Amino acid sequence: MSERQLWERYKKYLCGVESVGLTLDVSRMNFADDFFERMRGPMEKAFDAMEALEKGAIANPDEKRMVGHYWLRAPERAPEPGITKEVQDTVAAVRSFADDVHAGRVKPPKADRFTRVLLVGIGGSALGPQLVADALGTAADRMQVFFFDNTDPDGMDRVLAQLGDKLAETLTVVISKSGGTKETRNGMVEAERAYQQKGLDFGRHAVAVTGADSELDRYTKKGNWLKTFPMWDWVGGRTSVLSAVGLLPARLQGLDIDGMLAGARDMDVATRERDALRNPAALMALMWFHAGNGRGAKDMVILPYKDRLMLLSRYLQQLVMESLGKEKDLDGKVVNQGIAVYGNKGSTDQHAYVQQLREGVNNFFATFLEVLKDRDGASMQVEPDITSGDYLLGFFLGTRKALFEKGRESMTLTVPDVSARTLGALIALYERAVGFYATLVNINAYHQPGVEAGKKAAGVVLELQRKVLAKLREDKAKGHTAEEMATTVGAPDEVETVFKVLEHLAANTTHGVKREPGANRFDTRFRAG
Ligand SMILES: O=P(O)(O)OC[C@H]1O[C@](O)(CO)[C@@H](O)[C@@H]1O
Repeated sequence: MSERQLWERYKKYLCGVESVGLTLDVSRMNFADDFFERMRGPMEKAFDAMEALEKGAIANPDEKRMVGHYWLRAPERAPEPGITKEVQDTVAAVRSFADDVHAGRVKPPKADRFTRVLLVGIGGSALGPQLVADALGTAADRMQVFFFDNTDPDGMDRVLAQLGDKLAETLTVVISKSGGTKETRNGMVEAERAYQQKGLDFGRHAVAVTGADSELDRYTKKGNWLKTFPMWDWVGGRTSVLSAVGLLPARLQGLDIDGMLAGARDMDVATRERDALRNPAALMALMWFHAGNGRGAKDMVILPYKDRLMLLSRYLQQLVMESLGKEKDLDGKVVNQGIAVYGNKGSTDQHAYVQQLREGVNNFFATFLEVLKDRDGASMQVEPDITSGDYLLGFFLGTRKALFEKGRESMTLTVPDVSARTLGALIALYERAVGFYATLVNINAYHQPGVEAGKKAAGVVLELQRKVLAKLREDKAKGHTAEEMATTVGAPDEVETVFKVLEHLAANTTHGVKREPGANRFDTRFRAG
């Protein structure tokens, strides 16, 4: 296709949302001329399903739940007045709590003000807040935000070291919809101990966002925490960033949550349009379908040409992969659906994996994210008549062209800037595209049965560790090899797990387990010291 033909295709298919200044260009996707006609029926079904979802249908049949993230930015559209009120009350509570914190009306016992936020959460209870904090944060933020988003002890130590003496001015926000996620529980317990070690009362420094009467909710009551904000079963973790999960940390940081909500609301209005060519979420879902043949055959590479959007691919990884990566379809047929998502930021990626994108295996489609505004204010010229931002544009257009020349497909999303409004709009755009795509491939986008298997298996490992430790203590004088130990604790087939547990125990001082090298690695004897 010549550049001229591409230009004509660009003009023909460009889809824009005036209210947020966003455009989606699909001209470099090689769909056939009759593609949209062929997809008209399936897309009608997707629009119907979305309409029913927004009206409160049980759109998550396996968990028998409504799916209501769209009501978070348009509470008046919720199917029950009680939900409308809860959403409105929660946004008001977030605002007034953050205002109280900023004004020092809610203050730490041993300092004048809270100046830091430590957010403890994982998955949807961290990824959205991390994206928002990084995309919109500035040196002028009201509070600085830190994260515990894993059960990695060293990761937590590193954050605590950064906080240092400022822990006395730190408000910890524990976020867990279920209130029972172990990584988050561990982060909370570790944070609590860090406060205690500094003679600080954790409850006076802590708030939670969680479901009513969850394990976490009960813990907050026992510990007399400052406040608890609600999470509802009709909001999924990966679509919760515009609930208290994302709004509370954002408002504490001093960010424009009204702008985020308004951007999402505007995008929702635009993506209710039933003409797929004028609806960027429908168009995007159709492009995903086209690229991967409705089977996820191609990976989604997210290439934002803006440092502030670097975490977008991590955020989308959960939104897309946890939603679409499903073994069975809605009829119970094994389909193994999904779309793999990865990416970092342009033009940095040019110096990392773009080599493979252009010349290696053609198993992806790219989504370029172009941001028109370079920075606040004018730029210096790094060469006559050329700025750093001009280079960024040059590299984006150059890479896109180079990929196209080699038959690599791409879409381009263009936004005027990285602001609360555009970020809210981008989030809403992808949420709805995921919903549409799920109907196109007939799967439930709103559950995550696959995650449970790993959680259960981890529980079995920890149970085994308890037995191993008990046995080591009982047989203090006598060391055990992994083989002996596995048999002794009645799990001979789990010998590899036992071996890994013993190696880990001996590598750390906590449990006092020592290793005595044998003739080879597997003859190593482990003993309680
Ligand atoms: O908010 P919670 O309940 O702690 O869950 C955290 C994350 O864990 C998951 O359930 C997956 O295990 C995600 O869907 C969710 O975002």
